[in-house]
Amino acid sequence: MSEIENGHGLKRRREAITGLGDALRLLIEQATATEAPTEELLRAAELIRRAAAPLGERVRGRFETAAADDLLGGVRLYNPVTGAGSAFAPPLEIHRDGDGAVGTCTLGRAFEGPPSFAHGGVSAMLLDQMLGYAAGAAGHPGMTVRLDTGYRRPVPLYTPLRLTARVAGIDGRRVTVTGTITTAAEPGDVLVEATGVFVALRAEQARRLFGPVLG
Ligand SMILES: CCCCC/C=C\C/C=C\C/C=C\C/C=C\CCCC(=O)SCCNC(=O)CCNC(=O)[C@H](O)C(C)(C)COP(=O)(O)OP(=O)(O)OC[C@H]1O[C@@H](n2cnc3c(N)ncnc32)[C@H](O)[C@@H]1OP(=O)(O)O
Repeated sequence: MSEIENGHGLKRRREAITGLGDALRLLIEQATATEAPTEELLRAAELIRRAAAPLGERVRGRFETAAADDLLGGVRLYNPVTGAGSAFAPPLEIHRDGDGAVGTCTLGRAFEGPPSFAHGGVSAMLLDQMLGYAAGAAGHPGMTVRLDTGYRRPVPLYTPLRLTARVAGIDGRRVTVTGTITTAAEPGDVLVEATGVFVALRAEQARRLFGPVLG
């Protein structure tokens, strides 16, 4: 895409993608929490359809990476967990922390399962991302082949959360990673814990699965 060939264009596009993501997340939060009059819902649906139309005029195919992404550099703006451009992502922010990783996010209404608490599948999604990141950061990137989650306490909405992950063991191509979700305010009180197994791909597997994307 010619408009982002120089570094300035790329920076501007990433900022624009983040701005659109922020707007979409606001929309999802308001649309999920709203008790506005029915007429307002009908009007909003029409407006949103109109806003979406020009975005659909130029789209990428299934095996095409977003122009603003850097797949091998780890920039995935539309990742459904961490992507600043994803309407669906909280987004979860992850950083390295010693030999592990720490993440932060706050979940809004759209992630509700039991009333006022997060859906269990959302907790598993956050932890999968955390554990996968920690495996990669430790130099052992792989795909999840197993994820066990233990739900000790419900995860509250609208509450800053703290997530952790750390490699627990390496056995050939298999890496075992453990992680937790707590609130930021009470990091000693584990709400959800997880153990995941990640498998490093053999070259032939990577080619088979990602060949069409990597070209
Ligand atoms: C360019 C992209 C490259 C992709 C690399 C990935 C990560 C990128 C790096 C950094 C990441 C940074 C952040 C990542 C954040 C989040 C990560 C989210 C990850 C996901 O969200 S990813 C989606 C869900 N994930 C899948 O979609 C996997 C589906 N799966 C398969 O595609 C196959 O499963 C495959 C090809 C993985 C393995 O192929 P296969 O199954 O034929 O296994 P294979 O023969 O290769 O053996 C391997 C050894 O793993 C053992 N093993 C197998 N299954 C097991 C299980 N369930 N439990 C315990 N051990 C198991 C075997 O027993 C054997 O162990 P052993 O060698 O000791 O016998």
